[in-house]
Amino acid sequence: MAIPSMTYEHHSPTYIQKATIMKHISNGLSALSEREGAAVPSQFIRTMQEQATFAPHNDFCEQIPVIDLAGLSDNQQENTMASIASASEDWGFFQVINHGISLALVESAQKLAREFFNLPLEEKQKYAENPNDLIPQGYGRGFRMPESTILDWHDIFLHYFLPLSLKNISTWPHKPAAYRETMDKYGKEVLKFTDKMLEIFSRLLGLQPNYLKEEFGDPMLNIRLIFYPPCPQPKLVLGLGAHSDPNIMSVLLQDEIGGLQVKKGNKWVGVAPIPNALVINIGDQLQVVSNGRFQSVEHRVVTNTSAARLSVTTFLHPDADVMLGPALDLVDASHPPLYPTTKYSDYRRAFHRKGLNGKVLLKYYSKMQM
Ligand SMILES: O=C(O)CCC(=O)C(=O)O
Ligand SMILES: [Fe+2]
Repeated sequence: MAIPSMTYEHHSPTYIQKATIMKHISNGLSALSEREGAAVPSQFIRTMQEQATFAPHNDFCEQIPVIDLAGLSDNQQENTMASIASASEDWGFFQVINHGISLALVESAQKLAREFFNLPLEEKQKYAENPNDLIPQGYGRGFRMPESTILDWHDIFLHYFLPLSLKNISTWPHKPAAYRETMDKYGKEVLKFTDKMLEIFSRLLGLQPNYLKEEFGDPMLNIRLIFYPPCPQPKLVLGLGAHSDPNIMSVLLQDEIGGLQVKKGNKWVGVAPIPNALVINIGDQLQVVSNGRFQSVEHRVVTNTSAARLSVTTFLHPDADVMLGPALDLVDASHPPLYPTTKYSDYRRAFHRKGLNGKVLLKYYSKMQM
């Protein structure tokens, strides 16, 4: 497959032209990654400053908590709750095992997602996203980025489970054949799981068990499959730029390759792959409602030369119209509100306008008047 020439660099592409260029590049990624010694197009190359922070994809940090949720239903309940609290406060990222979602279902969701990306390009393009959408659905680059953004080394498929008005199964892959039914089932199981987690988070914050679920309103739930082809120059490129997730919480499946890294203090540390574990990521809205007690942390993905990586992430968002701020019970004279009350759709729009560019939350709120 031909890689498009890079002469457009000297023009100033509009959003739409840029999106088209990005798509061309994206389409060529796999071919490019297979060419021995191929150079990465300049649009993907990170600053030297950022490159200096890169760590290999298979360097993992053993301290990132792994929590056995079986403890919630036996005599380990108190310890398990305490582990979830400290993981959410100190890390914002943790893995859970014995999470209650059938391992066969978790495995088939990942297998079918991978099979989709292995289809011929012509097949995948039947689902091409509309690059003019702020949050494009379907196959493509997944984010509409500001013009100056350095490109990420990935392909994306995004679709919605909830609200039902956004769930359009006819736009989901119909190949592989079991994709729609299996993913639908998986989405429903993740929703049950996040309900359980919201109750746990409410209790840990000393709130009524149903507080967070009610506060966040009717859930919006979507899924993003990200395929990272091997990259000829992993020391120059990121698979996914650093960001924190704008939503309530994300539930991530990663394969055995490695590459997901989390910022802990000033260091980037790798999340070790554990087969069929769920990686839980606290989003910005849990940080806001918990008035800063739970942390939404920056994360990114590094690439490697030899193996394609796949992640399947389900995002639990609040109702778009809901107004969110620190829970009143968590605010007093010695704990003033750290964030103003904001409509979720406004916040999410700001996130997508900004692109994957560090921790939007702090930058966004620091510009607002309390
Ligand atoms: O691919 C990964 O492991 C990370 C995905 C992620 O952070 C996201 O989709 O927001
Ligand atoms: Fe993320």
